[in-house]
Amino acid sequence: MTESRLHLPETSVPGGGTDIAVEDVHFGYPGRPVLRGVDLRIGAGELVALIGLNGCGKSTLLRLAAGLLRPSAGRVLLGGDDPARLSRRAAARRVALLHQSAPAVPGMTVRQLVRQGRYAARGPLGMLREGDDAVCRRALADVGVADWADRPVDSLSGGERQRVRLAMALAQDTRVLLLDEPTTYLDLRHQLEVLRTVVRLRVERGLTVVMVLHDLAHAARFAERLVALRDGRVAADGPPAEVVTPELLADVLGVAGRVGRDPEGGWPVCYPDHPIAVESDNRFQ
Ligand SMILES: Nc1ncnc2c1ncn2[C@@H]1O[C@H](COP(=O)(O)OP(=O)(O)OP(=O)(O)O)[C@@H](O)[C@H]1O
Repeated sequence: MTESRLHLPETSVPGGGTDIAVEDVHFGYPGRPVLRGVDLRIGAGELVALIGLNGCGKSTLLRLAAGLLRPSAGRVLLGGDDPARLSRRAAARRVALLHQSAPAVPGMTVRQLVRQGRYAARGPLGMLREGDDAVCRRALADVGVADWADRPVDSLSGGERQRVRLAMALAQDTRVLLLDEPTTYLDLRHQLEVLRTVVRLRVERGLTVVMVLHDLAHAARFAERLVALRDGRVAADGPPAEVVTPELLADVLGVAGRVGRDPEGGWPVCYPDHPIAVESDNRFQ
C-alpha cells in the first residue's frame, strides 16, 4: 500500500449526530509535523479504537479532540463547538480524557484523586456539591475499586493506578470519553475487565468512546470501528471484520502475519509473525 487507504467508508451513525468532527486537521510540534490532513467523524454513541505505530499521532489526536491542542490548519468540533475555545470547565463537562500518565500528588488518596474529576468539571472555584460524592463512588465502583477510596495513590501498583485514573475520568460524568491506552500496565484479566466495563458503560449511559489501543486483538474484539493512523492521516477506517487484514498488519503496523476469525465470536484474530519495515512518516520530518 502506498497512497491508498485500506478501507475508508462514509461514517455516520443513524440518528445519532456527530460528537467529534475532525476536518482536514494538520498539527505538529516544533520541528515535528505529526498530523497532515486527518478527517474523521465520530457519531454519538460510537465505540472507536484508534490504532497505529508509536509516535503516529494517536495521543495528539485525542488531545486535539479534547481541546488541549489547537490544529495548525483544519478544524476540530466537539458537539459542534471548537473545544479549544471552550472554557476549561465547559470542556470538562463535555469530554473526559484519560491520559497515558498523570502524576499523583504525594499522599493523595484515591478518593481525593477521583474527586479531581469532579473539580475539573466544576472549574477551579467550583465547590463540590451534594451528588458529587455519589458520582465519585459510582466511578470507583464502575472500575471495581470502591474499597480503595482511602488508599494513598502512591501506594498503588501501576495497574491499580491505571484503574483509579479511569475512575477519575468517569467521575467527570461526560458523554464523550477519550481513553489513551486504558489497559496499559493491566494484567490480562484486568484488561478484559476494563474493556468490558467500557463497553457496558457505553451502552448503559450512551457514551461516545474513542480509545487508543495497541493490542489489535482487543481493538478488533471490543470496538465496533477501527481507525488506523499512518503518515499523519487516516489510513483505514471501518468495522474490524473489514479493516483487520494482513495488509493492515503490514502497511500500518509493520508486522507480517495472518488474520483469522474467532471461532465463536467471529471477530478477527491476528497471528503476527515478524516485524517488517514500513514507510515511516519520518520521511516528512
Ligand atoms: N509535547 C511534545 N513536543 C514535541 N513533540 C511531541 C510532543 N508530544 C508528542 N510529540 C511527538 O509527536 C509525535 C506523536 O506523538 P503522540 O504522542 O501523539 O504519538 P502516539 O501515536 O500516541 O504514540 P504512542 O503509541 O507511542 O503513545 C511523536 O513523534 C512524539 O515524539
